[in-house]
Amino acid sequence: MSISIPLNTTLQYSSSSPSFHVPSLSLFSPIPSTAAVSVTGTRQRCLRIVTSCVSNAQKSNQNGATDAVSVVRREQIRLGLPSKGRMAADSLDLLKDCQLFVKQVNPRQYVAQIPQLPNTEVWFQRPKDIVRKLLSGDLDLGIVGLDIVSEFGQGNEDLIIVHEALNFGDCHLSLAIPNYGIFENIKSLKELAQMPQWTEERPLRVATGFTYLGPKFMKDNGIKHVSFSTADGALEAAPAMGIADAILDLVSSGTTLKENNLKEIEGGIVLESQAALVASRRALTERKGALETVHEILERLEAHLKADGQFTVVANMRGTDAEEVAERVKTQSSLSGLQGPTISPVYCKRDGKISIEYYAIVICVPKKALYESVQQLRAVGGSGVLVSPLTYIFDEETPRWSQLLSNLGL
Ligand SMILES: Nc1ncnc2c1ncn2[C@@H]1O[C@H](COP(=O)(O)OP(=O)(O)OP(=O)(O)O)[C@@H](O)[C@H]1O
Ligand SMILES: O=P(O)(O)OC[C@H]1O[C@H](OP(=O)(O)OP(=O)(O)O)[C@H](O)[C@@H]1O
Ligand SMILES: [Mg+2]
Repeated sequence: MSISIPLNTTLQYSSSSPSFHVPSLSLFSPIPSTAAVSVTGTRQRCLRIVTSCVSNAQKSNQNGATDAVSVVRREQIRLGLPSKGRMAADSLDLLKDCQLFVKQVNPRQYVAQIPQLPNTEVWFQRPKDIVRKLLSGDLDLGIVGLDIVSEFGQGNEDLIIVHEALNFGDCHLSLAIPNYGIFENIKSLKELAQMPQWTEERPLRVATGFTYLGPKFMKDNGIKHVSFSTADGALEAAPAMGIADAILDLVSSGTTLKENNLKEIEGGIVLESQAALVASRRALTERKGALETVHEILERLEAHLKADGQFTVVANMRGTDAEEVAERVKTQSSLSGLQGPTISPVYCKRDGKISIEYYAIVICVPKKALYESVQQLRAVGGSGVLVSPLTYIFDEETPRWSQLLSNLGL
């Protein structure tokens, strides 16, 4: 690895912990170096530091990910966010909805801060590089699609899915074949596998960008005579170009398949994907502050995502007492709320005296069930129904937090 830093920069090198520190430059601080470090001299206005960054302890795997053995010492927790593409804006929007505001000075600057999390810095990276850097220890947390975690994480146990459903980037990885010619009547993976055409000399040719998951899926499904080719994009063209018989690619709306006369088949889905919060197990167990940070991010995410699908509904109901109103409300299946309805007296002033004739009922209802709930409220005498969006639901305990702790053996 080679980096350039301004002259007169104070460097601290710790030989006990394999790290270089540039205190004045948070951008480069610290520089991971697990092997030899040499300062090769001055050139123009820069010092050039060369480190051979892959030591024996860090072996590259096929995808360039490295298996680091210990965490590099640094002060900040690092969160990787997609630098561009489909997931970039949605990741920032989600954090914003959780009151975590990423301050990026300009879109070409790849480091940013979140004032609400002062011990955390954001690094913008391509999704596949986020996974690679989680594995190499250069990032601690990241937001990426589950497809990328599976493809580039390759089942590495250091990767932990902290939240598997961030509610954006939905798609699935699927095998697709032409809907014409010899494939016209093929509807399932089983039928495809049983076609007499595929032999050792003439295997089923699959074009895919998923060079780890593709072969694994075929092997797991016992499909023997298969070969793979890869391309960076527009894979749907491969069958019509005569390059492949099938493709294995991401599908969301299905439009690209349809427009290229391709179809999905039963049993052909490799995985379902959406954006996820991913962490390095090593970072969570060994890096000071990482667990606390992930707890706070998780709490905010869960509170927001849980509330996102719900409305608060308030209505007035005539009744003799709160229990009687509760009995009536409980007869309706959509009106139970989170724990049960909150019912409180409405104090009216009548002829100079305070009286209670109405009770206010407050419930949370799933957005999908709103109209049904309003109808049920009316059926039991509800009136003046007010509906407002819910922003956060903080539970007593974040369910995924206890899962994470047990996953970490804590
Ligand atoms: N229709 C879709 N096609 C592809 N990816 C999708 C789709 N819908 C959601 N996604 C998600 O978005 C991610 C792709 O994002 P992006 O567009 O930035 O990647 P890319 O441009 O293919 O990446 P790169 O250029 O680094 O190869 C996928 O990994 C997946 O998780
Ligand atoms: O089901 P759909 O909504 O049509 O989306 C699926 C398509 O989108 C992605 O391609 P992308 O737009 O990233 O272009 P690329 O293949 O050239 O990278 C993916 O590789 C599919 O081709
Ligand atoms: Mg495509």
